[in-house]
Amino acid sequence: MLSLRSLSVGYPGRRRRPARRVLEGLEAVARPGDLTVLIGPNGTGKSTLLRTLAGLQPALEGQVLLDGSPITALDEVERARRIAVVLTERDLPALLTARELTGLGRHPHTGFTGRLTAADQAVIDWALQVTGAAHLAHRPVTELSDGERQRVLTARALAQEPSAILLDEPTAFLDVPSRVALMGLLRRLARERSLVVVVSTHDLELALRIADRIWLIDPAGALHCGTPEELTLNGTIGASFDGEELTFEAASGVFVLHGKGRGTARVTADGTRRPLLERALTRAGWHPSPEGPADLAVTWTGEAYEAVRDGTAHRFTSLADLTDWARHEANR
Ligand SMILES: Nc1ncnc2c1ncn2[C@@H]1O[C@H](COP(=O)(O)OP(=O)(O)OP(=O)(O)O)[C@@H](O)[C@H]1O
Repeated sequence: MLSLRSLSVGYPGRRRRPARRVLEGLEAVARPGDLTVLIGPNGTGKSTLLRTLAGLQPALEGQVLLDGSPITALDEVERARRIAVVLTERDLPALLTARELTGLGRHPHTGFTGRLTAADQAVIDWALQVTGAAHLAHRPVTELSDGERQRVLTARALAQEPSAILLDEPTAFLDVPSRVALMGLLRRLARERSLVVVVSTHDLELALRIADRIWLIDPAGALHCGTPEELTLNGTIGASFDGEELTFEAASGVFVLHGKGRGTARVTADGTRRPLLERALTRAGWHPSPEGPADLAVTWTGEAYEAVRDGTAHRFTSLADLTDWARHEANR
C-alpha cells in the first residue's frame, strides 16, 4: 500500500528564488492490485507528485509511506528494489542496447558483482516480451523512436520486479492500440502480482474506462480520489475539464465540442448509425436531443437521410452531404 499523509510537494527556494509549493495537504492511498490513474490539467503537479512518491525529490511536508514505512527510511538500494519509476526521459545512456537498458532494472537485485544470472535474464526476456519490446532488444536505445523508447523504459521498470511502479505519462508517444494495450498490461500486472501501480496520463477517456481508482488533481490543486464513475457522477470530472467549447459527456465518456449557434437535433436511425449520426451532427454544431421537440429532425429511411428544418424536408443520399448542409444551417 502506498499512502500519502498530509503530503506537500514542490520545490524548495534557492538563493533569490522563492520556494514553490505545488500541492499541499494531500491524503490518498494506492492499493496493491489496483490500477490507480493520476489525471489533471497541464501544470497541476502530476510529475512533481510522482517524483516525490518515488523519492526522487523530497516532500516539502508530510510523508509517503510504502507498506506503512516512510520511503525516506529506505536506503537507495532498498528503495530501488521496491519502487520502480518510469519518467519521460529522453537522455538515455549512449551505447546501450534496449536489452542492456532493461537489464539495468535488475541491478538492485544483483548484489555487489552486478552479474546477471539465468533467472535475471529470464526476467529481462519477460519484461521485453510483455511490453512489446522484444524485437527492439538489440537496437541502441539512442536510436529508438519515442514510442519504442517508452516501451523499453517500461520494460526496465518491470525488470526491477518492484512492489510499486510509478509511471509518468507512459502512453504519451504510443499509438492508440498500444496505449490501450499498455494500460491493460499495467492493470493485469497490478492484479496478478499485487502491485501498486500509479500512472499519470492525459488520456482522460482511457483513464476513465480502465482505472480502478482515479486520483484527480483539479485546477485549484485539490486531489480527488475515487472510482471513475464516482468522480463522474459527483461532477468532479466535469468541473475540472469542461471548457467554454468542450463538455465531458458522462454517459458516452467522451468530450464533445460545441460550436456557436447550436440548435437541437433529433435522430431516428437504427443500430450504430444513430450514435454516429448524432456525432456527425454534433460536430456540425447541433446538440443531440433524443426526445422531445427539436430544431432539426433527421431520419434514416433505409436509402437516404431526410432532414426536416422549419417545416421543410431535405433529402440527402450521402452522410457527407447531410453534414455539410447541417453545418451551414447551424451557422445560419
Ligand atoms: N524544477 C522546478 N522548479 C520550480 N517549479 C517547477 C519545477 N518543475 C516544475 N515546476 C512547476 O511545478 C508545477 C507543476 O509541474 P508538473 O510538471 O509537476 O505538472 P504536470 O501536472 O506534470 O504538468 P503536465 O501535465 O504539463 O506534464 C508547474 O507550475 C511547473 O511550472
